[in-house]
Amino acid sequence: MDYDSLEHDSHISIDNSKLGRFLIVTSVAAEKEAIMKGLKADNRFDVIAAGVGPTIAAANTATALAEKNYQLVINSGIGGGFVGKVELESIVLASEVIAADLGAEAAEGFKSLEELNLGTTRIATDVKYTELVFEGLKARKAPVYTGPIITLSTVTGTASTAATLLERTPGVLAEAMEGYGVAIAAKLKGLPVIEIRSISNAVGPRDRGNWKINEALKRLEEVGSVLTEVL
Ligand SMILES: O=C(O)c1cccc(C(=O)CC[C@H]2O[C@@H](n3cnc4c(=O)[nH]cnc43)[C@H](O)[C@@H]2O)c1
Repeated sequence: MDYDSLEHDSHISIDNSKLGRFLIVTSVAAEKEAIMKGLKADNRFDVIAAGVGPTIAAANTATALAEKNYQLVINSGIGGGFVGKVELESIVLASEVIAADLGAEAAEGFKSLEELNLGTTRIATDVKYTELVFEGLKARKAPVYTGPIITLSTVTGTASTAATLLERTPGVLAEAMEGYGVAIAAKLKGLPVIEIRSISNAVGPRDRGNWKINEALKRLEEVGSVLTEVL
């Protein structure tokens, strides 16, 4: 794998001709349906439910990218928000996608792939597309933030893991389970990528009963509407 090529942001310019195709990758059917509702049958978009976790997300994104030509890959779904950084039912756009658990444990602490000289855990998202979506959501008065989103294979379930992740990835706003996998597939194809998360729960002690899933899915519908407007 050419790790160096993953470290650079895309130089592909935005085509506003409305002729391009867009691939939206969610993890589960409920997320896919919410976004499709907002897209209102705009046939420039393909939406897939690629499964939960970075591996299946990467594999299914790569398969979809091999079948058709796309100008942008969008990873979207619900996600956890870091307490004090973003609120439930807000939307977080990734400035950067970070595989926060990809590395090695050592006596002195976690070592990322970069520290091990084995590759990169960080993929820059496309700045222009992220700004377009940010402005579209702002115009609708939706609560929206831009900052790093981490990808994990395990949903955080304790305050101490949340604190560790905040220390490991300063500035992180949200966590989810697919962003890095989707971004790897996009970058290997030379395509720009963005990640959009609707915050359903706080990162920390597991409290599934208080997840705002329906509300976050409603926000995803709004994301779909904005995507069809701004792209
Ligand atoms: O139970 C339901 O009705 C339901 C509806 C829609 C989605 C779900 C999920 O459980 C989606 C799993 C998906 O969510 C992301 N996620 C959400 N919160 C977190 C989190 O705190 N940490 C990491 N990931 C989170 C994740 O990307 C999963 O793929 C259920």
